[in-house]
Order: sequence, then structure tokens, then C-alpha cells
Amino acid sequence: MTARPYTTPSHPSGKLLFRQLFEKDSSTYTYLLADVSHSDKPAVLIDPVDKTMERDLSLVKELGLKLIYAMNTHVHADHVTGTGLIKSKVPGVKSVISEASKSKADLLIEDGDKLYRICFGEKLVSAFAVVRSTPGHTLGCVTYVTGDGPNQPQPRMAFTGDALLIRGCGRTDFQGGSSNQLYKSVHSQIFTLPKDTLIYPAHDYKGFTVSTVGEEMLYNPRLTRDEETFRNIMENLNLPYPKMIDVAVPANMVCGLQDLSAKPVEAISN
Ligand SMILES: N[C@@H](CCC(=O)N[C@@H](CSS)C(=O)NCC(=O)O)C(=O)O
Ligand SMILES: [Fe+2]
Repeated sequence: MTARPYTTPSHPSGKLLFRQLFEKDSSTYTYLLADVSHSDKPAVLIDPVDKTMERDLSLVKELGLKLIYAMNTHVHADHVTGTGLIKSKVPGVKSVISEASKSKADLLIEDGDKLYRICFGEKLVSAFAVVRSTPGHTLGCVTYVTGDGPNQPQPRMAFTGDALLIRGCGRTDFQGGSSNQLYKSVHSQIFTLPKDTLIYPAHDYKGFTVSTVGEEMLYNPRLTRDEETFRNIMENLNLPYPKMIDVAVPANMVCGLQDLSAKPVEAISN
């Protein structure tokens, strides 16, 4: 599977490489970010999917990047995360998820944490992303924000997982979901970001690729409403449960499949 050609521009800053990748069965977006201003080219994957792990790792290899983190925005219910398989293929990669998710991972992050790019041995140079806690779709949902602070690669991007979708939002009817909490999270943690912050969600079911905070504050049909109307909307979505929920949630509580007998990434053919 290849990336959608129209969704994979390089980042305009020239220093932060950016790719938006798509997994069609679950309509999931995976994001590849890399700091290409340094020869190590440290990189992270946000919300990789097990099915597209080989595609993603091939891209990392082709671009000469050094993958350091395989990050999850939350415990996904509709697909198995690729973070476990990635760890088994690329030694040294750390899996990341929130402490509040009650999952297992190498790094358990919480609100305000910064994920660093690491160059020159162990020297911490600059933050890749700052964590904002955005529960409501699940208890442990987080949003990763890049470019939020001085000397950070611009523009500012918010990887919102399922908390905020383009012209929509994540459902709140399982995994500790709460419409009141989601409403509060989006308004206090996402809509307070500068209006030109780019919104990159974990899913899209309508053909959208990117939005902005300002655009969603004006046009999101759910989150622009008052809290009671929002609760009514969420209580009446009547969505069927995700087909893979019984497989995906237990697997994702340990950051996905961990096939330790897998071949190293160098052995993956294109
Ligand atoms: N049909 C899909 C699952 C679709 C779904 O429930 N999507 C979730 C995000 S994945 S947990 C959601 O929150 N959707 C919100 C919406 O308004 O659609 C499947 O069977 O996998
Ligand atoms: Fe989800």
C-alpha cells in the first residue's frame, strides 16, 4: 500500500519532514515526523497500524531516518496498533502511550510532558511534541502538539487522535468515554491553541486530510454547539461497535502485537 499522493507534502519549514499516511480498512491516519536538520534525522511515528507497518518502516528506511518513538494517541478500538511490531523490527524504538490509558509501553506520558529528539548521543536538543491530555473519547486520550514554543519547528500541528476529527469527533460510548469530558477537553486543550494550528486527526471517514483550530471552532457541527446539545448529539449517534474491538483493545493495552521472532527492518523488501 502506498501513501495517498495528495496528502504527503514535505513540511514547508524544510526542517521538519512530515508525511500523512493512510490505512484504508480502518480509515486511520499515521503520521511520520522527522527532524532533518540534523544528520541523525530522528523520527517518530504517530498512530501506526499493524497492517501498514512494513510500508511505514520502508519509508523510514528510504528517507534515511532514525526512528526513535512509535507513539499512540490512545488505545484504539478499531485496529491493532503497529507499535509492538515496530519495536520488534527496529531495536531501540520506544513505544509511547499515556499513563491514563493503563496500558503497557516503554514511555508512559502525561499532560505537559515533552517528547524530545535525541542527537549527539543522549543530549536532549529540542522537543518534538508536547502532550496535552484530551480524555473523553477514551480515558487516556492525548493530543500531541508540535511547534508549541520558542525554537520549535513551525507550523504548529496538533495530532488529536480521535478527540477531534475534522468536522466531527470521537464517539464516547465505550472505553471510559464521556461526552462531558470530551467537550471540556476539546474546548480547553485544543480550541485554546492558536487558530492557525493545523489539526491532524487519527481518522477520517469523509475524505478530509487536514483542518485548523479556527476552522473547527467555526464549522465543527458537534463542538460548536452548547454542551447539552453536544451531549444529545453524542447520545444519539447510534454507531455500531467497531468490528475489531474485541481483538484490538486487548492487543493495544500492550501496545500491539510483539512478535519478537520477526526479522529486523533491514530484511524487509520493498
Ligand atoms: N466502522 C468502524 C468504526 C467506526 C468508528 O466507530 N470510529 C470511531 C473511531 S475508531 S475508535 C469514532 O469515534 N467515530 C466517530 C464518528 O462520528 O464516526 C469499524 O467497524 O471499525
Ligand atoms: Fe478510537
